[in-house]
Amino acid sequence: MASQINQVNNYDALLLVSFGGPEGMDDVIPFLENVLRGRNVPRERMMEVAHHYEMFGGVSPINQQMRYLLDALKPALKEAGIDLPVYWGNRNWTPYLTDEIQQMAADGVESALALMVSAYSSYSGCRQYRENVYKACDQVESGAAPHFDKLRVFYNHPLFISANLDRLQSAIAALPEDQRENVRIAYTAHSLPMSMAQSCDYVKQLEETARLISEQAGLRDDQWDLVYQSRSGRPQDPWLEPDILDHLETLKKSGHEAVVIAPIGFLSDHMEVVFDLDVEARDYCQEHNLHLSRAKTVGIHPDFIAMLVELIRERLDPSVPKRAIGKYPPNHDVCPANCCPAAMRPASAVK
Ligand SMILES: CC1=C(CCC(=O)O)c2cc3nc(cc4[nH]c(cc5[nH]c(cc1n2)c(C)c5CCC(=O)O)c(CCC(=O)O)c4C)C(CCC(=O)O)=C3C
Ligand SMILES: [Fe+2]
Repeated sequence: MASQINQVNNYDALLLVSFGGPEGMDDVIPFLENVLRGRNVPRERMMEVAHHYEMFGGVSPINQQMRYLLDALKPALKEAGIDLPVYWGNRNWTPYLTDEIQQMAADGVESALALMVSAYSSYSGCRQYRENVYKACDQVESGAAPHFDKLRVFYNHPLFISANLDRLQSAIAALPEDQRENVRIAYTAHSLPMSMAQSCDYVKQLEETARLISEQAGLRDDQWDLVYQSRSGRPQDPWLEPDILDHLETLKKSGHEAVVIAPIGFLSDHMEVVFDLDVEARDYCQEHNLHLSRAKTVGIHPDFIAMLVELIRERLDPSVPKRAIGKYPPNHDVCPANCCPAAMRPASAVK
């Protein structure tokens, strides 16, 4: 029996908004061209990343991860008595947002919740997705696009922390027993250009997530670090540091023997996780005799699915408490005008 829920605000559907990834060799270059259109990223970097995808037959894990997420979320919503059809659209690859929102309009959806599949506030994870949705709405043929309300970012939701904590504890348990006590934890997230990082709460939120997980895991303060991975852009532009590979070198040089890499900046396995961590970082650790255990991404951890249901429920029924733990309150439901701006560059930046 599904429990009854008090649906005060009326929504007709839920849309999951994701990045998209190639699913075969022929997809790789057109996908990368979609990602990089209008961006300041050299062609050499693009070809290097194309090679990462080619090492995996041109298949990114991300679309399959989204299918698993849909398969887990739909029955969980049903179980919670929430009767919303779920749609899924991507920024950069099929199923494209434009097609999915067209379909929603054709199905008569008037008002929908949108889950941008990202835990943190950044241009890539927040504003750019909102722009993608608005552009797709402008292209709806009938002109009758649905209205969308974005779900809040959830970096400090207790169930996001507990899902990550569980992943971390499993990774620590996978180390040889004598390596667990003094293991160092390297939490990783996608790097950003400094100009972008400075105008949003990305770093502050990541630090808080890492702190909360560490606190619940009973780690000492000197046992964990937040570091970055997957730097893109032009070599001369400053990006968030340190990079995970430099950090591993620092750990090695200071005599550490074991490290857990916990990619808390990624909600599921992406190419950045399977290449930059499971190939590059793993190679480094093997060559330098460092024990490495890579924590799983949250993926479809039951606490994560329960959190998503809760985030939806709190928007349907304003009497449901909006949960958050730690130093900061639950994040805003409605993004203010200055939320997560694109990187600002001087008009004459031709250097
Ligand atoms: C913060 C952030 C997130 C996390 C957001 C969040 O979830 O909170 C994210 C997610 C993702 N990024 C992805 C892929 C790529 N990102 C690129 C390039 C870039 N990412 C950036 C930032 C981010 N990206 C930036 C500032 C650039 C430079 C160009 C630009 O300013 O936009 C490039 C170009 C090649 C290169 O890496 O240079 C690719 C291929 C995939 C799919 C992976 C797969 O296929 O599995 C996913 C989920
Ligand atoms: Fe935002």
